[in-house]
Amino acid sequence: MASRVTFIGAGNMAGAIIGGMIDNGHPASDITATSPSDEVLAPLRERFGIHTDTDNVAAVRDADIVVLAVKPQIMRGVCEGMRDTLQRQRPLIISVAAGLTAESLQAWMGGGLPLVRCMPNTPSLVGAGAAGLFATPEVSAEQRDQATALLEAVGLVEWVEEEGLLDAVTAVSGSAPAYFFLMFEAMEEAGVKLGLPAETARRLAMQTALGAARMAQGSEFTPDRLKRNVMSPGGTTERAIEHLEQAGLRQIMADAMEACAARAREMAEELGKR
Ligand SMILES: NC(=O)C1=CN([C@@H]2O[C@H](COP(=O)(O)OP(=O)(O)OC[C@H]3O[C@@H](n4cnc5c(N)ncnc54)[C@H](OP(=O)(O)O)[C@@H]3O)[C@@H](O)[C@H]2O)C=CC1
Ligand SMILES: O=C(O)[C@@H]1CCC=N1
Repeated sequence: MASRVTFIGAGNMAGAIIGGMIDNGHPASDITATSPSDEVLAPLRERFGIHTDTDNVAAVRDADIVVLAVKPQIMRGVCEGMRDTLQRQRPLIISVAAGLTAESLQAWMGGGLPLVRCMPNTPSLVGAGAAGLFATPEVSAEQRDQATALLEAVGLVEWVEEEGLLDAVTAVSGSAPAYFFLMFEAMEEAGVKLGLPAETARRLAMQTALGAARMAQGSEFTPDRLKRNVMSPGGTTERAIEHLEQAGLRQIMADAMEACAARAREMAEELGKR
C-alpha cells in the first residue's frame, strides 16, 4: 500500500514534488496538502485530485510521512502547532526547508522523531529534480527507503552523511535552477543583440542546455573533454571560452555558491532553536 503523505505548505516546492509524484503513479488519494488559504489549495486539488486541508493538525493525524514545505521563517510556529499530534502519530518527517537544522526542528516538534532533512529543487515538477538527503539517527532503514522512493519519484537522490553538507547541496542543486534560468535570460538577451528573434534565441539556448546535460550525464568523458570536443582549434568556441575564463566565470560561480551556502548557515543561526 502506498504511504499516506501530507505536505505542510502548498507552494512552489510542495507543488513541484506533488506533481512529480502523481506523474510517477503515486495515488492522489494518498496525498494531502495544507495551506491557511483555500485559494492556494483549490488549484492543486483541481490539477492533481489530491486532498487538501486548511488545518495542519487534522492533516497529519493519519499520515505516514509528513513533508514540511513552508518558508523557514514560519517553520517554528508551524511545527509547534503540530507537536502533540506528531508525538502521538510519530510519522516520518521530511523537511525541505533551507538552513533549518535537525536540532531546531526536533526541538520545535518535541524531539525524538524520525526526521530526514532534504534539499530538493523545483525541476522535481518535471521528474528531473535533484535532491540531497540527510537522516537523523531515529530514521529506520525502512524509512530511509521510503524517503528515497518518494524523492526518486521526482528525480535524482543523493544521501549525505553529514548534515552540514546539505548547505553545499543547496548551493550545487537546491538553488541552482535559478543560476541556469539567469543564464537563459543572458543568452536570450545576447542572441537578440546578435539579431535573432527573442523566441528563437530562447528555444535554441534551452535545447542546447538540455542536450549538453543529457550528453554529459551519459558520457564516459569528463565535462572538460566534452568542452574540448566542441572547441575547434582557432575556431569560434575557443574564442568564447577564452572570454568566459578571462572574465572569471569559475571564480564568479565559486563566490556565488559560497554566498548561497553561507546564507543557509546564517538562516540556521537566525531562525534556530532559541
Ligand atoms: N522554491 C525552491 O526552489 C525551493 C524551496 N525549498 C524550501 O521549500 C520550502 C518552501 O519554499 P517554497 O515552496 O518556495 O515557498 P512558497 O512560499 O511557494 O510555499 C510556502 C507555502 O506554505 C504555505 N503556508 C504559509 N503558512 C502556512 C501554515 N501556517 N501552514 C501550512 N502552510 C502554510 C503558503 O501558503 P500562502 O501562500 O497562503 O502563504 C505556501 O503555500 C522552504 O522552506 C524552502 O527553503 C527547498 C528547495 C528549493
Ligand atoms: O532560495 C531559497 O531559500 C530556497 C532554498 C533553495 C532554493 N530556494
